[in-house]
Amino acid sequence: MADTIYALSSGAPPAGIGVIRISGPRAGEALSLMAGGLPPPRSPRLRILRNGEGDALDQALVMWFAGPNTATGEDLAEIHCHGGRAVVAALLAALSSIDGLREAEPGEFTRRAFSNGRIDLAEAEGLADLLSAETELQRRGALLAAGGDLSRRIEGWRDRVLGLAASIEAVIDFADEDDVSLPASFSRELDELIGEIRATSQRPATERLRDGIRVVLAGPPNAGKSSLFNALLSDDAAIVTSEAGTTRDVLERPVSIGGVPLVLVDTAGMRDSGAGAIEEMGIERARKEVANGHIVLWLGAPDDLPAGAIQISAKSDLGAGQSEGLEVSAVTGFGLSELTDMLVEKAREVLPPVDQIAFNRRQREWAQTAAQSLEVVDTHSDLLIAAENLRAARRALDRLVGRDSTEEMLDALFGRFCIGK
Ligand SMILES: Nc1nc2c(ncn2[C@@H]2O[C@H](COP(=O)(O)OP(=O)(O)OP(=O)(O)O)[C@@H](O)[C@H]2O)c(=O)[nH]1
Ligand SMILES: [K+]
Ligand SMILES: [Mg+2]
Repeated sequence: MADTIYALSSGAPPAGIGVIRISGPRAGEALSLMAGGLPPPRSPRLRILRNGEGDALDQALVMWFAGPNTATGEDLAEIHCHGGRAVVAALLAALSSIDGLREAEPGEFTRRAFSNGRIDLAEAEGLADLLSAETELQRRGALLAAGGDLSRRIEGWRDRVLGLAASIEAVIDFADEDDVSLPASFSRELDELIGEIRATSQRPATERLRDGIRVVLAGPPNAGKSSLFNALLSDDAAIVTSEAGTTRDVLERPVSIGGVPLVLVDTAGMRDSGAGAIEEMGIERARKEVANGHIVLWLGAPDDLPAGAIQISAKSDLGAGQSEGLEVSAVTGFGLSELTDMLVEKAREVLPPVDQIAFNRRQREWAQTAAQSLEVVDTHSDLLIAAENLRAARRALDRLVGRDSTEEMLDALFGRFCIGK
């Protein structure tokens, strides 16, 4: 018999209310012990909750859901209590003293939902992204996966693969009867399916949305990189001085601009000579960031503009900047709104679209494997081989939504969740 688990599923107390969830075979018994009986299924009831000694702990809304049609697929109880620290602590202590109950591990409720087939892996991954979403775009992108849109699309592809496989198998099974042949639409349907899978795989991976677009500020010493970094963040995160070589390390800060998740990256000023050993190491790191940045803002001379970087003419208030590039001043704020508009526009170009489904890297690999198997389906040669390739495509799509996922993979995914989720 599975353990019965419980945890505070709402945020850290003190809070207005606290939500405690209990899932597993003894959930009903536990709620009944504390509330003096079970409420009718799926109907909230106000009850006095007591511990084993009969002390009243809180008056709370309690709910009871009998498995398997519940969020976790198991018997599930919820207590909506007052969110004070002592209230929550007393209720959790009372639960811990009930036989067969233990505190849930991070993500364990969701993991049970997955094991019991209530959600698939793509939905669980979407849920992890949704819980960590800090910006509007992240929320919208994650919701498509968490809400099952992605899974339904994969399920649709899988059905189409099965349909194609059935056509081939019919021809194989009735090989001696002349009039059985593949439907005329077979290759068109196959091509359409490959086209859809390829098109979705070509969209940027959802990790980009989750991790943010890296915007690297680079240029020679004293160009005003750290000042611009601070101005974009509206925070004095980086040290600014008039001394060349102030910034040595890479400094990064996430920021949401226009709902778009960006990671601003300040770097050491690049110069060819005169830098000490520490600054040299900083310059080396700066070069790496320039190479890896999704967007690079170059505050140096146009002649040195790194490939793909955007020319910025900093310190525009001094009037001495180069004439080329977007003029900005960290001191007066001139040009900053143009700069942020441009960053949002460029970032959206390299982010996955949030109104269409997109894959994370793991999902994309399986989708590409499926597409590759479909691309070698050749109905003009051995049909047994064609059938095997369709089976391989179906298996890859199964992997994509987490049929036969490994324990390590599940540990890694559900470890991203917090306790109570
Ligand atoms: N007038 C004016 N001064 C600025 C502006 N931005 C930066 N400065 C000044 O320029 C000097 C260097 O600024 P930083 O932001 O430290 O430049 P940096 O590129 O980060 O320098 P390093 O980290 O040493 O490479 C400081 O004295 C700043 O106050 C600006 O927009 N206008
Ligand atoms: K400086
Ligand atoms: Mg600096």
